[in-house]
Amino acid sequence: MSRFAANLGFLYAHKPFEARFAAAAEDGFKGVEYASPYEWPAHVLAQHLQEAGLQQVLINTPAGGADAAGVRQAWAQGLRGTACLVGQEKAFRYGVELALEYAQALACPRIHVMAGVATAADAGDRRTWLHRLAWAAEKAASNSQHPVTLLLEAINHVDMPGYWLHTQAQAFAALQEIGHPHLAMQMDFYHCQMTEGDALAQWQRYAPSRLVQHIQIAGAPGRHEPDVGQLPWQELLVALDEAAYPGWVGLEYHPQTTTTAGLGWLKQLHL
Ligand SMILES: O=C(O)[C@@H](O)C(=O)CO
Ligand SMILES: [Mg+2]
Repeated sequence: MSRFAANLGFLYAHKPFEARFAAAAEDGFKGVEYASPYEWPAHVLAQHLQEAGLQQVLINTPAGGADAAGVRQAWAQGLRGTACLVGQEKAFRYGVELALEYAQALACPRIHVMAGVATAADAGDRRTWLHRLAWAAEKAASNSQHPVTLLLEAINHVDMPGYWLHTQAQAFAALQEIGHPHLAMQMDFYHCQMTEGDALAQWQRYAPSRLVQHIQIAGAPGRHEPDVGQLPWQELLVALDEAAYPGWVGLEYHPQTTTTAGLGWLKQLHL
């Protein structure tokens, strides 16, 4: 299980959040990820990690909000990040600084910087997005205690209509243009399969760049276990080995029954 991380926002969803750490450890996971740590004080989460013997491998920037109350309400208000939204400068900077504080407290080396959903009032702007990512990468670079890499994830428009960043090509072009060592790509094979239709080909296209520094997986369509649906999950895992991918694979799916019962696809790998 050494390369697989349990996404505690998706897995063990029938348990209270605090109980999901121990549940993941019992199933053999060594790493966990979840998008939003901001509902809990960082030291409480650090304690859960330590007690369960787990590493935090990924968090997201807040969905929005320019203060603590705004951050807590943002997801329910339909916000999905601020990086490309011209009118959200203050929220973007607040969110990056807050995420970096949490990353330090949780010794978490990766932060997914959410781009945002275009609206009639704020359609999003590429130059703004690139400029802000460069600013955030400099902030991450100056955070010296635990090095942090900021990640760009393309998200499909069936699950998140209007999401600014929805193709691997968009993410890759931005990374090449900015060219900052603290910026990299998060490839979610589920979104990739839904948008581009061939996650394996996309992986093979971008793997040589070594810019893919986090992966997530779910079956497509449906977003259940990887072995439910058309995702070529076995070929993908072999391809990760062939490319000597050194990072984590986050299990970001809705189990069909219980999380533990749905881990058969992973157990059959003898990991
Ligand atoms: O794929 C997803 O939905 C997540 O990885 C995410 O960060 C946005 O919620
Ligand atoms: Mg994802």
